[in-house]
Amino acid sequence: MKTYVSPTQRPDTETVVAIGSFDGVHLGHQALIAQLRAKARQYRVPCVVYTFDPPTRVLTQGVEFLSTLPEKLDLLTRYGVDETVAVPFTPEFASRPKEAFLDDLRTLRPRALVVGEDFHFGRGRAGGVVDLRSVTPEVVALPMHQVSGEDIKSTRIREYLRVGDVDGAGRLLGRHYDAQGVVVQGDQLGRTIGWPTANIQVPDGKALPMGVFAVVAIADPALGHDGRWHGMANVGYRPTVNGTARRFEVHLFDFSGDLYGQEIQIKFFAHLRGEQKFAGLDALKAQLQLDAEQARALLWDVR
Ligand SMILES: Cc1cc2nc3c(=O)[nH]c(=O)nc-3n(C[C@H](O)[C@H](O)[C@H](O)COP(=O)(O)O)c2cc1C
Ligand SMILES: Nc1ncnc2c1ncn2[C@@H]1O[C@H](COP(=O)(O)OP(=O)(O)O)[C@@H](O)[C@H]1O
Repeated sequence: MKTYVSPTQRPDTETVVAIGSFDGVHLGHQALIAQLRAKARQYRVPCVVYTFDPPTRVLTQGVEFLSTLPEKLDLLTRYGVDETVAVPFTPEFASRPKEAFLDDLRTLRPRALVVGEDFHFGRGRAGGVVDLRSVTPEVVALPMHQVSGEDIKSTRIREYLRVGDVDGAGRLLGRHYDAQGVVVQGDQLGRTIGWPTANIQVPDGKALPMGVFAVVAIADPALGHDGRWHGMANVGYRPTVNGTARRFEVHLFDFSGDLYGQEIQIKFFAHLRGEQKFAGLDALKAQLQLDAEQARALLWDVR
């Protein structure tokens, strides 16, 4: 998939364009992309996603994002998008009048536009679906997509993650929620209780589910096991050892070796429990044994 940071960068040819933050590229976004691809086939032009980095709500409401830009681009490629224009969403960009946004859009020469029916743009969110019709008469405004009667929204997915409900998040995403990062040094306590845990550093602002989870880790195949390991992860503050900062730690089953500096992706499969304060390391150790048994049982038929 080709990627541009400004609409003026792409070649001067006709397109079809979907516009939005696409944070998480959830089932609603996937439905939008399906419509976009149908239009692209109809007009025999490339399908383009016009998106904002970071997602608009990160700037306007200070919330965490579900997908980093590389994750988003990866997902858009996977769902069949030909090109992405990812413009830096700065306070200046957000405060431009709606006409400036429409002018940018015209340079993409869209035959058709595909948006969610609640899409707004420009200073004060003054622009809407009606304004888009000045760019092309063919504006497809899709109603809010639902699964089992529930609206599919990035906000809802963030709420699920906050309480550790990775099932709920996964239902709206159409896949397991995941996060990737590099393994850094921790307090080297894990190995002393028989459960070494890789501390994963994710990009600032990346949303993580809170609690203890059964996970699948995707690592460098050179580490063995085809690069896929089952494991258990904790996202929390480690009250047992009086931790203060949020940590993301994972223990990989049947792995031994060094992971420092490795890039690892973690897929969250099931919520085991909330994080607790134990009386001491022995009590934590006993609980980790139970967590491991439960995680192994949940993952036994997962590749
Ligand atoms: C599956 C799992 C569950 C955990 N659950 C808790 C918990 O409930 N409470 C807690 O204080 N720490 C919990 N921890 C974090 C441990 O405190 C942490 O791994 C240990 O302090 C070692 O930290 P280190 O890797 O920085 O040495 C958990 C860790 C894992 C891997
Ligand atoms: N099964 C395993 N799961 C996770 N990390 C492991 C495992 N076996 C060895 N390690 C290594 O040990 C480190 C974790 O040991 P630990 O004592 O918890 O140290 P730290 O506090 O630095 O994370 C990991 O970063 C990794 O390099």
